[in-house]
Amino acid sequence: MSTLSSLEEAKKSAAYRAVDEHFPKNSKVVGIGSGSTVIYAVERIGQRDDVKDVIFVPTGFQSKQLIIENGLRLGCIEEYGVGDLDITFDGADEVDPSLNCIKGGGGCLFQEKLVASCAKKFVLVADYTKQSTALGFKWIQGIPIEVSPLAAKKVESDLFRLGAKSVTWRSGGKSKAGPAVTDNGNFILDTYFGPVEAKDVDALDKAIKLLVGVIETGLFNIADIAYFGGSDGSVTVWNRGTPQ
Ligand SMILES: O=C(CO)[C@H](O)[C@H](O)COP(=O)(O)O
Repeated sequence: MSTLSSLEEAKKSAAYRAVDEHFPKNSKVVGIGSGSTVIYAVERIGQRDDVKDVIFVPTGFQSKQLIIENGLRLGCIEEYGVGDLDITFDGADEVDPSLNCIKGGGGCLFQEKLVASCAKKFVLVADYTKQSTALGFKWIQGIPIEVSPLAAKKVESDLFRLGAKSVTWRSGGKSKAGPAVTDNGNFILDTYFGPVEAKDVDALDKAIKLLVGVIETGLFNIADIAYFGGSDGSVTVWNRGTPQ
């Protein structure tokens, strides 16, 4: 009998199915995202017999460890440009029916967007709690925005001017006094604008990116397909361009 909770089973079924349906034959370079759902994607990839020569590019410390622990070949994003990765698998914090999503709950948004941007295909894996009608409807802790520590105060005031309802400096929690520090040495401002309609996601992303001091936002509109595991073991698939 499985000892996984129904939420973990949901993550696992989504990740396994996404890998089974999309891991490219004869792939050379594959991007690996971050978070708890991607763990199952890497587990499934590690079970394949055609990955010995494939290079896996991580999106931060956690995914680097995942790649190594699963006996896969580790690469680095510095070697690759747009279109050089065959595919990237990654998780998401909230996904709307147009396949816009919020990422960065685990603080890896910059490298996640970088690696996804270099891939020919970007596949999301998530549990059913991430399916949403509009970004910010369920993920109310705010869009993660990675900022240079030097500019955090300045960007915070910019974000309020852009219409943010709240800006929270992500904390290091009990294990680190002061702000959380990303794998790139930056801070994260979790910024809540209220629900964002799909048609407004791009404009908001661009407006935030223009602020001096912003490294990257957790708004992504580059996914090709999303797999959501259900609590009953079912998997729902959302495709780009197909009404959900
Ligand atoms: O963006 C991320 C990390 O920066 C993760 O992919 C996102 O938070 C989803 O994580 P999980 O699979 O644990 O729900």
